[in-house]
Amino acid sequence: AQGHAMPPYKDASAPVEVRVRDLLGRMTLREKAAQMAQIERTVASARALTELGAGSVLNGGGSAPGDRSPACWADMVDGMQRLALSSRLGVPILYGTDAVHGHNNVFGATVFPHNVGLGAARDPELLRRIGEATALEVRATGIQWTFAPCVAVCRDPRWGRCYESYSEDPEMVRSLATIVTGLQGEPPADHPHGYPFLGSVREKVLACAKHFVGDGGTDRGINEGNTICSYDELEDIHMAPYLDCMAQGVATVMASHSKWNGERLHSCRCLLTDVLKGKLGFKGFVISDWKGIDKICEPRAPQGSEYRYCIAQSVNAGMDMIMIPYRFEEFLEHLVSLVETGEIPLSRIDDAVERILRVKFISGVFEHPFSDPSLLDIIGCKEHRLLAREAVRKSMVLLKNGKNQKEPFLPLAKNVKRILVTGTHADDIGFQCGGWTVGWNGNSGKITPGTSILEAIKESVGVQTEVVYEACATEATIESGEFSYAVVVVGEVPYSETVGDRTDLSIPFNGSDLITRVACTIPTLVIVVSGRPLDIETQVLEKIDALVAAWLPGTEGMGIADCLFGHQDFVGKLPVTWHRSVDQLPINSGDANYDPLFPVGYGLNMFQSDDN
Ligand SMILES: O=[N+]([O-])c1ccc(O[C@@H]2O[C@@H](CO)[C@H](O)[C@H](S[C@@H]3O[C@H](CO)[C@@H](O)[C@H](O)[C@H]3O)[C@@H]2O)cc1
Repeated sequence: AQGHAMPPYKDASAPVEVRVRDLLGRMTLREKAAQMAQIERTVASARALTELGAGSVLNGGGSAPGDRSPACWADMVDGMQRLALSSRLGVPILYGTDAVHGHNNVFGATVFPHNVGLGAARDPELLRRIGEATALEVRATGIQWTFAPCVAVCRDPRWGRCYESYSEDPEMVRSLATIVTGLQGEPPADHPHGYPFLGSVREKVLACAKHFVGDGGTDRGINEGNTICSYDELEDIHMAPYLDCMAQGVATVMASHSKWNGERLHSCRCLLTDVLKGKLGFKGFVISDWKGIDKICEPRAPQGSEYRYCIAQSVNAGMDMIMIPYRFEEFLEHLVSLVETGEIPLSRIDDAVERILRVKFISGVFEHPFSDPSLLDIIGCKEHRLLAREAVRKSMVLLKNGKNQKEPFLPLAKNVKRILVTGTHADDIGFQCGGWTVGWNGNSGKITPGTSILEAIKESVGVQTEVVYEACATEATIESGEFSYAVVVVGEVPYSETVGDRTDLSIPFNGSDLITRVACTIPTLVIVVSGRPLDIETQVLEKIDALVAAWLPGTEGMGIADCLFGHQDFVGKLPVTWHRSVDQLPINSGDANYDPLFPVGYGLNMFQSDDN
């Protein structure tokens, strides 16, 4: 009987650290090195998962199986897990995905407002509930891990990832780290600081605080650029939110592509090891960003060259898992060789694999490696859509309400004869979801089930009210008269990352011209759908009757109508400075001579026409 005793690492009743040490002791160097590899789903083969034992699989933004249905996702992840469990030691994979505003890669999932809108809502409890709902929808597809929350503190709206940041104010970002508890569950009061936590293998997922550190502070907002500041500024502005994520037991941290005073985070031993693991005491694991180590040799050598050097620099700096995602076997050969030659100490490999195994054991994936089909119906369910609608409503910021103090323009009248709705963003689910939705860069049109702003307005007005809609109102329509008011919905087309870096923040598609043409004739509310503040010229602001910042609200457009028609009041406040001109950028609250169009914290309610 002794000969068949269960090995401690397979004994769910054994302490996690006992299971970690036992399994680590059984692994070959090659198996250890493979555990440190995360590969993209399109190359997750039997050879990679069973023969070589890659530790993790991800889908890049927009990379999806079959018809992107929930069942298709669950089948894919379960299939990969079966391959991993057939490896020599049967170590299950962790599958990671960017569920950054709901399970946004999955068709039919609830798509919540992007982080900038949640920053406007300023509601930590709401964030926790969004985390809970997101965790359930991610789990329903068999996935155990999301690369969220992004806790970037965006200091310049020219950054293409501005909308992934809750706020320019680190204290606001810190307060919204409660999403970690929603995603992972609430750790007990005596949970050891810095140690990873997962509350329920059925309903919770591992979180990933990203991108460590200073991703939102780069010079001129250039994505993956250089954050130039003192260590104290780095700590006070950009590192602070990681303390709150760690206090909630965040299981993983993703390194930033960016540099700090010229040093790449992906090979910065000081910040990855001495600070994050040493001073802050992080006990989960650090994962690189996508091909992040391939950039370590730049600008001296082209991205992707000197791969062996890049691996050595990053792993020795403290990187535990590498989001490769395609060069797995090359990575494996180099890493094994680097240890055999002593360029990477075996102790560093053991530390990385110990951290990875620790997260796997606390995640419950050894005991529950497969999806739970009973959860599938929870994806896009009514309860989650109502939660998203609440989030949309709370994220709306009312910036102008009436041309004078005595006559608020909102709430809009419901039972009027005729209204005009126009603008590129009035009837486009894809536009209102923004980037990281179905596609990596997002798309336009009916990309997933949801309610457009136009549909929400039609749903809200009286049956007698005629709603005239034109994406770009013609002069003939505008002059046709008898409109009680117009709603002009303009904004940005979806984008992500560097694709979204802009130095020109004017309203696209000549949005200002459309606004002016309509507002000259008809009392006009303007709604801006964007990932960041856009230029609102003084003469345009003077011409219009009301202005609402809707950010990137996601699928539940009814949340906007809830405010417009007075069902609930506006509560949103600006999480980022609304500049007068791009010439002012960067401009942040606390700057000397701070003179924005609207300051951080600005936001009217329905019964105010000025913020005094
Ligand atoms: O065609 N091009 O020019 C192009 C350029 C860059 C690309 O780069 C890649 O595109 C995306 C889609 O494949 C990938 O998801 C990542 S994004 C990255 O990776 C993580 C996992 O998704 C996220 O959690 C991080 O937050 C994020 O920074 C990468 O940037 C792809 C294509």
